[in-house]
Amino acid sequence: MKIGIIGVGHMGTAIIEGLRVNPDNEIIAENPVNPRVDKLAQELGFSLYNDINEFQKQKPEIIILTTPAEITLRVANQLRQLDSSTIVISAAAGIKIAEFRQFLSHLDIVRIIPNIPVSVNAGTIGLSCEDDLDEESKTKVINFLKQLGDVIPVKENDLSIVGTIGGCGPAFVDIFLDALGDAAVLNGLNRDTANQLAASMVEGSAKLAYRTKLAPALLRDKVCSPGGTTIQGVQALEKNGFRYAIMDAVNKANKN
Ligand SMILES: NC(=O)C1=CN([C@@H]2O[C@H](COP(=O)(O)OP(=O)(O)OC[C@H]3O[C@@H](n4cnc5c(N)ncnc54)[C@H](OP(=O)(O)O)[C@@H]3O)[C@@H](O)[C@H]2O)C=CC1
Ligand SMILES: O=C(O)[C@@H]1CCC=N1
Repeated sequence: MKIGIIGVGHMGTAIIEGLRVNPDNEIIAENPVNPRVDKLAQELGFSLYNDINEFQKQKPEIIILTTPAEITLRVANQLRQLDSSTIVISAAAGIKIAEFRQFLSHLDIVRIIPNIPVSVNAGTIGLSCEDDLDEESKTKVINFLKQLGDVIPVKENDLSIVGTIGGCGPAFVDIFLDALGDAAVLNGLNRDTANQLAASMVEGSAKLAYRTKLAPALLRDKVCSPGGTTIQGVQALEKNGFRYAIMDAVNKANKN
């Protein structure tokens, strides 16, 4: 399938990295002239266009918009050459499907909020589409995106909070990983081992929660031996407002 990515920044690159492992994907991309992106095109093996009209002429089946949110409508307004065989997927946070409809009345439009782990095909992708999107297009988009990770369809009103947890969440987890690594180094471990240890532990804990669907509080109870060491650490987290800090971070990010 021919896939077009508009905007090869952090998210565009992560999506290309995730898609390139499937040889059936032919990836083309568009970005203003930028030596960083020229180099990426060489390294990752995608065709790069610096002109939106030349890009459109290639008729990708699916286009993903990963341009800065504030200019995404302006970019979408330039996609008038496309016919209805192209499905447009926008990853721009906060831009509603109705806003795209002003320019792109003839195309199927889907909104997603992906996250950076799509680069290793372990993404979390919140997805919304219009109620009248036909089942064939919806199935096509969902099956396509499943290459990149978990796809979670939600109503557009819920996409903001889904995107805050799924899309912003990796940054919060990265801060947790960094702090765990620092704590391990403080206790004498070398940095590489510390980072591997933290990532492995978080991956395993998440896998267990995901697979068993057990409430995190029940999983935590399995770790806290009576009178043991973990509950002492839990008490320190409570004293320092760990859970409040996380809920506050999500709320702050979700207000924007
Ligand atoms: N980063 C993330 O984790 C997530 C991001 N998103 C969404 O993805 C989008 C991009 O975010 P992010 O990747 O972080 O941002 P970046 O700034 O890293 O990437 C934006 C890219 O768009 C390019 N660009 C700028 N203007 C144009 C234009 N007119 N036409 C084509 N490309 C253009 C930039 O090029 P240049 O550098 O040459 O200026 C850059 O490569 C945003 O809408 C954001 O809401 C959604 C979920 C998660
Ligand atoms: O920080 C942002 O605005 C984007 C949206 C979700 C993750 N990154």
